Amino acid sequence: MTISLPFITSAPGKVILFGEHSAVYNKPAIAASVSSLRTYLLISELNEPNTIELDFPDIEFSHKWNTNELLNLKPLHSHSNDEQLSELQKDQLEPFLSEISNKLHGHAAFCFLYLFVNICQDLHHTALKFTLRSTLPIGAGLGSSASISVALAMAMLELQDVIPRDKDQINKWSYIGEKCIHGNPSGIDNSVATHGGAIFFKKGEEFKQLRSKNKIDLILTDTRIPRSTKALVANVKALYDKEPKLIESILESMETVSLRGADALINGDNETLHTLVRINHGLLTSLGVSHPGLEKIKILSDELGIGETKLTGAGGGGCAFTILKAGYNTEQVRLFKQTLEKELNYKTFETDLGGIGCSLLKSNSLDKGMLEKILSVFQNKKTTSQEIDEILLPNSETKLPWIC
Ligand SMILES: Nc1ncnc2c1ncn2[C@@H]1O[C@H](COP(=O)(O)OP(=O)(O)OP(=O)(O)O)[C@@H](O)[C@H]1O
Ligand SMILES: C[C@@](O)(CCO)CC(=O)[O-]
Ligand SMILES: [Mg+2]
Repeated sequence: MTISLPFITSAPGKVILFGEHSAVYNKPAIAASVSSLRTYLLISELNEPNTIELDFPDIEFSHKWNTNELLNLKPLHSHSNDEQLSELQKDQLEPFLSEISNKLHGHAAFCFLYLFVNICQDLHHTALKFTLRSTLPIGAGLGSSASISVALAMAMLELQDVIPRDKDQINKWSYIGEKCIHGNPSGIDNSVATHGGAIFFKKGEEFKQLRSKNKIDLILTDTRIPRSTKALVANVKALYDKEPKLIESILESMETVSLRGADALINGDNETLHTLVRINHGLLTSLGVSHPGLEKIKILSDELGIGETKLTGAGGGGCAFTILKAGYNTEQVRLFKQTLEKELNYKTFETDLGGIGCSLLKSNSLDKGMLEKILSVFQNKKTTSQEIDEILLPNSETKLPWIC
């Protein structure tokens, strides 16, 4: 039975604990979802026949396409060749993207169109609006691209009546969406955004869920320095091509870090965890993916002696996390956050790791008043992250019936 409109999908961001960049080279890596920072996607009926509208206010982007023109395109993506996007498909989509000159907009629209043309071939609704709001910082290393890919893939599979709901399918398609945004992703971000929890990931293999013995106390800091994952991944590739032997040995060290990291998490070996965070950051710095703005966080945490800091995600700006050592001094931690926020204009987050992955909210499971409240979150472009959280965050007081 076709899902009734409107409905909402959601997917979390993530923190990579160990192994960003090396993950692209088939080395193992560890990531955990940050389920309190999420993307929410509303799919609603549009009052304009034969039109598909994208409304992405977080990046100030909206666009409309003619549904028939899109549905007339052939789905050309072949999963048997899933290492590559289809060049023919890209060519077909080119005219639909030609008016969009902003890169941020272009990547998001390409991801949307590529998934739409390949997933939504038998649409019951031909006038649809996709409104997206995220509480994640965009392009900051916390997997904003993967969370939008997962939310889009989940929504499109619902529109197609793919029953039973299958997370592996969502993951597979969101990986394609990530390729549209990143160029050459490992697949770690979409896997953890789809499945949630913490995962031990190796490209080309089944990932494993990982259970940490202890709760990890960490502070996430966003430098607000913009960067693009696609560009950073390409820089590392250029370095690899220039110095393959040297870079391979760094990647092998990163492999050892991730393997030791998995053991340390499972066994609750905090001391080793701290050492590995320091080593992994140093290795990433040697690949050229740190930034003076990230080093400032590391220097401050070292000076205050509160724990170890490592960039997370693609680096080059964006976020770092600091894992706090046992018995840390709360006054020093307060000073750490205050200095970062007041003197450097960074944003700090205290967040739990793990928690649910992608999820679905059906309108027929909501009363009228609640549905109206939710719709107003999407309609009002000025809604703050806090207001979004108050209503939509799974486990918030509204206790919405999210289906995982
Ligand atoms: N809320 C959003 N609305 C629209 N597009 C978004 C949103 N969040 C992310 N995007 C898309 O994802 C791109 C950013 O992805 P990118 O991979 O560079 O950063 P990230 O995923 O946040 O970090 P990392 O990949 O290191 O975890 C943006 O250029 C935009 O196209
Ligand atoms: C830099 C990278 O390793 C992590 C980005 O979050 C890229 C990827 O694995 O897709
Ligand atoms: Mg990304």
